Amino acid sequence: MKTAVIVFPGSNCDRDLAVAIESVTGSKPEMVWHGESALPDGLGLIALPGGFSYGDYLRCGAIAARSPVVRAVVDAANRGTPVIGICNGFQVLTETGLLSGALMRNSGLDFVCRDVDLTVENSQSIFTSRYDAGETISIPVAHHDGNYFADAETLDRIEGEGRVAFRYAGNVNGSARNIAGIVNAGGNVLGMMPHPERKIEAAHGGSDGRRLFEGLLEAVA
Ligand SMILES: NC(=O)CC[C@H](N)C(=O)O
Repeated sequence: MKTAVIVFPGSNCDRDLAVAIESVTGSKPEMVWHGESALPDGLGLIALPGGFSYGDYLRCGAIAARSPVVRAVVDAANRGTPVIGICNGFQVLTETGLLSGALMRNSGLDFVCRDVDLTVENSQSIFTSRYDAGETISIPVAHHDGNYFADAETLDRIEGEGRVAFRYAGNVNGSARNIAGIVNAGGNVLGMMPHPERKIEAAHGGSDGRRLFEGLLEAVA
């Protein structure tokens, strides 16, 4: 599967994400710089990594969402290409409008960096097919703006349509309804604050993140 990882000034999880994708797909992703106006042809997956794009100036992800390459990412997503945004990548996806809601400052005003338990809410998506619905998995978080917000009507719609992928098993950052990750209405775009690429082998202390990439590979292939 041909894949791409988008790299912004300030991204710091791009290499980890590339290693995770390569270890599952067997081929290296193309690393695509934010200034590019076009993406490589035939991508089976576009991945937006974590980090501090543009120094988190203005709002996390706000400037990255307006970079040339992200216009091409939005077009590809609207044509159905699978897109995953992790942490800062999730923030970018909400800033583009591809995903509903916003990521605000953590309710405790601190940077939260630790393993958290997540409940898999929906195992029907292309991103979660290797998990069981209701299963608890452990994945690290590392963010200061992970407090998911949307108005009640939007939250009801997302939940009603089964678009909550992962929920924190407890209050991590003040997120509405403990939402940790959501998919878009088309089912091809996932945003999540926890970092599955940091839990793909025993040396990481667990491999609960690996199944996300394995399921995605299977679904896309
Ligand atoms: N690990 C990350 O991607 C962090 C995202 C963002 N800079 C925040 O702290 O909220």
